[in-house]
Amino acid sequence: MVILASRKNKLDGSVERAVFKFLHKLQLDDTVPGLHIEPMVKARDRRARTGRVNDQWRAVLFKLESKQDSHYVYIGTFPHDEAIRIARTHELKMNTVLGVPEVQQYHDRPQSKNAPGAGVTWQVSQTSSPQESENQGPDIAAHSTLLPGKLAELPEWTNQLPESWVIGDLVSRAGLDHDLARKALEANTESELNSLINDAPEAQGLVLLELANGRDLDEVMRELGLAAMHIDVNEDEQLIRTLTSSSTPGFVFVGDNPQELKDAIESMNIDRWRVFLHPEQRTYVEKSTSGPFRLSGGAGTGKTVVLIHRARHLTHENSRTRVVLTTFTRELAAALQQQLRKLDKSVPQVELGQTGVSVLGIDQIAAQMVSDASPAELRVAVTAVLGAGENSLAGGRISDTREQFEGAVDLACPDLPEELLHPSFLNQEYISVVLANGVVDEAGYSIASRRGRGTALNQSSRKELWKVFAQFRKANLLENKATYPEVAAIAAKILQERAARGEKLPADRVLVDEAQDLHASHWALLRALVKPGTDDLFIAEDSHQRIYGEKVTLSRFGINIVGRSRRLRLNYRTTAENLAFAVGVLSGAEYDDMEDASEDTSEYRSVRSGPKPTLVQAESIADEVHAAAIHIRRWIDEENVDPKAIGVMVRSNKVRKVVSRELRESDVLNSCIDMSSGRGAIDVLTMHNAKGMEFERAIVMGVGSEELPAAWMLGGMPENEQRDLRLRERSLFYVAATRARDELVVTWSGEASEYV
Ligand SMILES: Nc1ncnc2c1ncn2[C@@H]1O[C@H](COP(=O)(O)OP(=O)(O)OP(=O)(O)O)[C@@H](O)[C@H]1O
Repeated sequence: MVILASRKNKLDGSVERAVFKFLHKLQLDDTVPGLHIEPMVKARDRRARTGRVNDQWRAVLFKLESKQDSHYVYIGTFPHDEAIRIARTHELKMNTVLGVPEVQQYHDRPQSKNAPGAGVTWQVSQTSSPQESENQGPDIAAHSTLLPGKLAELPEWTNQLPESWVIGDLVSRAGLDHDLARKALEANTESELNSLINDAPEAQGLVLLELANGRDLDEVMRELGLAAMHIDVNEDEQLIRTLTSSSTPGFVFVGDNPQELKDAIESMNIDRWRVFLHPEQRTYVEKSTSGPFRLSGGAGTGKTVVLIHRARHLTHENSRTRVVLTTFTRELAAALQQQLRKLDKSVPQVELGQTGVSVLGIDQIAAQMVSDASPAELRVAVTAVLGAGENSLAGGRISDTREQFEGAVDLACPDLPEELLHPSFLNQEYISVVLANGVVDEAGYSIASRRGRGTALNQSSRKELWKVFAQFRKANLLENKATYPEVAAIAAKILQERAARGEKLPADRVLVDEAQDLHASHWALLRALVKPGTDDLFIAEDSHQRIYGEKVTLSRFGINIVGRSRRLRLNYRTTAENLAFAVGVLSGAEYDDMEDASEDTSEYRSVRSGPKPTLVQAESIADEVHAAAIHIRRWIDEENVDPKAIGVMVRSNKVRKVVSRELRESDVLNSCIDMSSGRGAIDVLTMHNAKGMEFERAIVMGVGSEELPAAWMLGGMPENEQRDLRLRERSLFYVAATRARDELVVTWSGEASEYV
């Protein structure tokens, strides 16, 4: 039986393949002579072994014996001499304070280098970086006209350990090694601390991270599922028991299963999320809930990872379960399908209503319900939602309602101020009030709940507005067209009618990603998709990332969370420096979650460190593109970054086209990558389309005061709607800034956006 310990050193492909062959043979029979499982003389741990992977490489293992079997804990593969040294100097032991096994090293290690501290690098011109000026050739001098600007204020990190801890306590109560405890107390910057956490055994690192951020030890231990443990008479048996349970931080039990072994080896290098879940993530993967459950968490905290694992877990738990995994768009759904396949190819990905997991965009679900409905069902539902059953929906969907509402206003001639006739206001009112309340006539609209809508309306305004909505519906009926929210509301109605007749619903468990962006009709559909009860709805959301529509309150749709709501705080994507910047973008604004409680970011943290975000103030978009090109060139030439791992984000499609073209034509880039094809080798996309994605290096461009918030959208809107739009625009910048894994560059021309 084989157990793999988490390791960070990367091996090249051929060595990885040899490691797999070696460990697979070991899984089958540890007595095969070719394995050369050798005990160590003068080893710190009598159980240490090395094994022959090939001529140059040796695996380091610990052999644990139980009455029935031998177990091997594999800790890595190293060149021959280094492997011997590691095997002699390491020990596998139980950390009795935390109740987890650990691999410990017993000799002086070179201290890891600390990455730079949190903050922002202020770049006043491209020539300010010596690396850049050496590498860019003559073109740079012609563009050295960028202007200086203000430095963004970032929240200061303070190490909260020294306030309430001394070394002895950290060792005896928090389970830290003496040396780690000492260094942690001395850490002055977040990146110093992160570097210690990265080198520490997994559980110690997780505890240290929380304590240094001021959390309570008992609470942390509870959350991480850690508890003190006494050493049994037979320590090997005890280690085997713990290591073969699924949830030991830093270890993965692959037993004698070759596929699990292969997956685990692969995921050590990339996609560690496939095997190494944070204990809290694992809790939410496996947790059974008595009703709808809401998992919130900042960008990059692994909400999607939890959903993917949970989908698999639910099908393993009961192979006859019909799981629906859904999200805001079909593109995001396609990414979820891919991730689920990557996690486990054996999980059946199926059509809606079948046993297995159906991964679909929420509007795809709506479309399918409508197209599968009988003509009679459809007519009843259309009548209930639109007030008349004649609309066959065969004329297609209206994705942008702007023109339709403008046309309806022209024909209805309502006696209302301009701002109440703004297409965005009308669209939101139609979705959140008319459709959400099933309004089909003026009388219904006059008494419909407008809870959550900012702008107040008196009765006469409602009367006038209804004229517009009635005209809107009439015009759509002529063409047999419907909007996506209308179709979702119709789909919900079809399912509600089926449930009332006692018919089977298409799902047993529903998992929802990017839930903050769903609108009222989506929620009605989700509620109707599954019978209320155990594990019915599992909702992942981040209110700070709401970039579409209006905030909804779930209880309005019969989705009562009450006490079933938790938050992930540890960011796996973004470095501490980028996270500090992104969280700074949100500061000064108030956000509410889906239960109307206020959202905050104070507990978000990251264990990764990297360079400070670079802010570039330019004179024109051409200068911004030039600055971007210089960074891209440096990443590709000096840091070997794959162009596909670089993302450039802008606010509007218009600017996207300009930036794409200028990057394609950039002298700085043309000799280092092929920018000639299509949109070019570097992905340039709108901030909206960047949702759910991530890039090793990201450049957010055009963050000027006119672009964010988008001045062209604010004009003529009622004040309350403007407030909400500003919040969404801020969130949009937050979404864009949190796409960067390692390095973030932000550029603008003229005056910076207030969010910078
Ligand atoms: N336990 C883990 N170990 C290693 N990496 C992880 C873990 N959990 C998540 N990640 C990585 O962190 C990144 C963010 O994860 P994920 O997309 O699930 O976060 P999210 O909360 O859904 O983010 P967003 O809200 O921005 O969409 C991904 O690269 C993912 O692989």
